[in-house]
Amino acid sequence: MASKPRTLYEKIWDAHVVERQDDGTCLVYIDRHLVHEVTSPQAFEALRLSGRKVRRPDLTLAVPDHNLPTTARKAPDGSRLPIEDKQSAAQLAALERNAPSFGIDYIDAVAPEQGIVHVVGPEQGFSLPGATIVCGDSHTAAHGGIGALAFGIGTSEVEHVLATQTLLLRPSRTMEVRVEGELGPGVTPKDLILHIIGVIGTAGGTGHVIEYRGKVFERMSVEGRLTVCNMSIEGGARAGLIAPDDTVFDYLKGRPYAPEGEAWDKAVAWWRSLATDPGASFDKSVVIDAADVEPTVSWGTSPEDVVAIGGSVPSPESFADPSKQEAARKSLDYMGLAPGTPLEEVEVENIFIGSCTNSRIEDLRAAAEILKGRKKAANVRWAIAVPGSGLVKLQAEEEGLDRIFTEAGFEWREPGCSACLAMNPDKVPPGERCASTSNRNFVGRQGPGSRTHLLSPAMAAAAAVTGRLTDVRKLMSE
Ligand SMILES: CC(C)[C@H](C(=O)O)[C@@H](O)C(=O)O
Ligand code: SF4
Repeated sequence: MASKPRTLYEKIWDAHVVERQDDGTCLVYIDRHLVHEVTSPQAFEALRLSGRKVRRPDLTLAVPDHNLPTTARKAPDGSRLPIEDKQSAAQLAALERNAPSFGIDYIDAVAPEQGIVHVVGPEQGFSLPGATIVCGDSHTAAHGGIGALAFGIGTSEVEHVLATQTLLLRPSRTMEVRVEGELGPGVTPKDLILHIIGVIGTAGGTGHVIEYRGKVFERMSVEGRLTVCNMSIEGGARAGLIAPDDTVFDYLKGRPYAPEGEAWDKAVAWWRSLATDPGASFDKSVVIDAADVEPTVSWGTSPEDVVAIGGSVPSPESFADPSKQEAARKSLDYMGLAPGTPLEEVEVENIFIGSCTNSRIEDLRAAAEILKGRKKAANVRWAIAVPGSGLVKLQAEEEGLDRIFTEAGFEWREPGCSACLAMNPDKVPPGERCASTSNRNFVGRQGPGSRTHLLSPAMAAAAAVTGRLTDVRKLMSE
């Protein structure tokens, strides 16, 4: 008898259920566990107190990212520079101590492989298609870009995974976001995911795992897929994923943690079988026309507050829902924006190109393409480019991108979360705006009183050049 057609998510889920309980809760096997300094100290401490070991240190990888300053980490004599913030220093020291004492691979703050955990996982071939991947971090969804079921967990779950390599979970509902047609010139994966969140809202994916489907994703690079899946959490979803294909296999082959030889061939055969079966059904389906997607920017304090760059700041009254009207009023007040202002008239003083959403080599290339031979505008006070990992940084330097950034007036930094969130010295001052390639525009996200406009790397570069939010297509060469 033919088995019931299943979705990509259902196939990965079924392959990892160890035990199903009567109430529907499942004990699920976890293939890969990424660990960073912010959400792991208490988990390791709890293991220590209960005298437990890490069940599978070989499936666990630790890397510092959130609290590290992105300025030089070594003095000219080669010695390590101290971390000034006490709490950051304590968390970083704890990870540096915990990883080796529990037998876990640790990428040191000054290693060339160091970077943002969600950039490092795929780059090292640690994150694999068809795998269940967790990290004490909400943007773990990013790894769905290579066809993994990846999601963020809390610190008590980090402890549970460290101790048992499993998690107790309830299955999610399935949601398809199907994009039809092709993206226009100057329209990037970041614009697409901002547009999608604008359509579905920040609660649109609640309780669901999203599968992104359509030719646009089949043609998209791994970097672009990671960007899209990264922001699934901002659409409320538990995770987001894209069927793994040759683009992904070519990207992963030969990476340090990827399987080799026969194990690789076996893995690829299984990965190929994971694509959603014809006739499989989703609990929810959203169809997007790629032709409707323009370079997109956020105007408010929620990732669903987005508009095409040619548009204007909306008026609160334009929303049907009274609670949304109230939220928009508060957002506009915080953002210092008046309804009806064309987005292209909004001046920005800060530019941040980085974060786990947009700090990979393609992102830096896209920004450099616009910056080449140009300089940042006089009103742009601070512009930083922060590669997602040391390897991305090296690659960019080999391509001469660092020079393009610095000649345009950008600072070229060491890898880390940086100005994505105010947990390290990179902060946007109160009342100032930042054109930012990160994923969250929450109140105070980039520093107390900071005002964030989310956009793509090319759009951030365009804003740097003109000093205001700008349609990048006006700066693109033929
Ligand atoms: C610090 C960490 C727990 C947090 C997250 O869970 O996502 C951070 O990475 C973020 O982006 O807000
Ligand atoms: S870059 Fe930003 S979103 Fe990504 S893990 Fe770091 S703080 Fe979170």
